[in-house]
Amino acid sequence: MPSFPFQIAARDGAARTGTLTTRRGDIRTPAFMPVGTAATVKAMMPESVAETGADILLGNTYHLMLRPGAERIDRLGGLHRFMNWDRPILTDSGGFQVMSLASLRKLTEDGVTFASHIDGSRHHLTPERSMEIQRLLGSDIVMAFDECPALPATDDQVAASMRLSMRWAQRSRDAFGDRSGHALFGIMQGGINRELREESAEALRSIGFDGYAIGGLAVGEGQAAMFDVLDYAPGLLPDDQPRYLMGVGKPDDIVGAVQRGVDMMDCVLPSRSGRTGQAWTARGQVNIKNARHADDPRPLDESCTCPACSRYSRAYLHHVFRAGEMISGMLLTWHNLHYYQQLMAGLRGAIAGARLDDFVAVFHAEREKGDI
Ligand SMILES: Nc1cc(CSc2ncc[nH]2)c2nc(N)[nH]c(=O)c2c1
Ligand SMILES: [Zn+2]
Repeated sequence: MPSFPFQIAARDGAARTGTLTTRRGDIRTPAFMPVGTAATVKAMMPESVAETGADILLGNTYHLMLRPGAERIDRLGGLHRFMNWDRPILTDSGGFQVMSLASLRKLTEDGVTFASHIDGSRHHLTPERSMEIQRLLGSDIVMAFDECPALPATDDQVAASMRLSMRWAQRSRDAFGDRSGHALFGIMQGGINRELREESAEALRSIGFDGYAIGGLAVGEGQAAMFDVLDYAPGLLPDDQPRYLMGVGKPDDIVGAVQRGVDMMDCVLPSRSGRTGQAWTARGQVNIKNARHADDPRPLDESCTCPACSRYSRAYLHHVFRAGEMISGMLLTWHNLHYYQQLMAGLRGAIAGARLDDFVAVFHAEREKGDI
């Protein structure tokens, strides 16, 4: 019995819809996972995140090991109690954030040493330490410790990096042990090289995981190159287990990834862009700070039922952003996360109803209408 039963209820082409059952609740797939980097989805109360329809959120090994510390969170009862979120949490394994945030980094076969971006303190992260930190946090879905090569990279560099990640995947599996009720996901690497992606998928399958992530994408390759990889990469992974595409993405990235067989995604975009005044709607993006909204009494999105759209005008949202009021980021983050979850619910329903192609056609047509 897998530690996390994944039941696929319906398929439409390569797309699937189903349920990933965890001891802290069910995850409806395809799923979008909001990012709660430092034990909070920024500008949101956890109850509000749940109200948007999120079944699971993400935490970050890198940030939490630096502040407040994994042992401290463990002493305080674990990450769920600490941040008042009792549904599933997936934590990233830390290597990706080290390479993108830390300084004075040194990468060896054993792991990575780095200086904290917060206070410059020195740290050493290995597959074994990453598994221990994610255990201390109480994460429901643990990510293997991997290395995501920065672009541009030659095929040789991508191959060497992927093979290191596969050795780290084995060490992650060995260190994770057999923790029932908790899942360990492997992470496929290999850049945009099909042979390397096939080698990585084969290595992960032979180690054996509870789910499989597609890493090494959404790192600047562009949507066309990402979709070219997604045209074959999900199919290299076990058909009956969850597929998680890391760090994706804009609404049209998500739709294209779901069409190609991805079950889970995460991205800081809806929350981060919400704090800067960027609203995502069915008609496309609205920058609420634009002067044209100053006297507009209409809601941001007439069809949206979120608090920002049902209780406030564009003029108000424009004002509080221009005035730098805290409520501005709260309202637009809430709207964006609500919109993302509505999109996921629409995709799940369309797949269940064997009408995904129609859903996607309407999705793109709406964005062409403009005048938002
Ligand atoms: N694009 C991208 C994004 C992330 C961060 S996903 C995330 N962590 C915390 C929030 N969200 C990745 N993480 C890992 N471990 N490996 C990757 O290849 C990778 C690629
Ligand atoms: Zn709204």
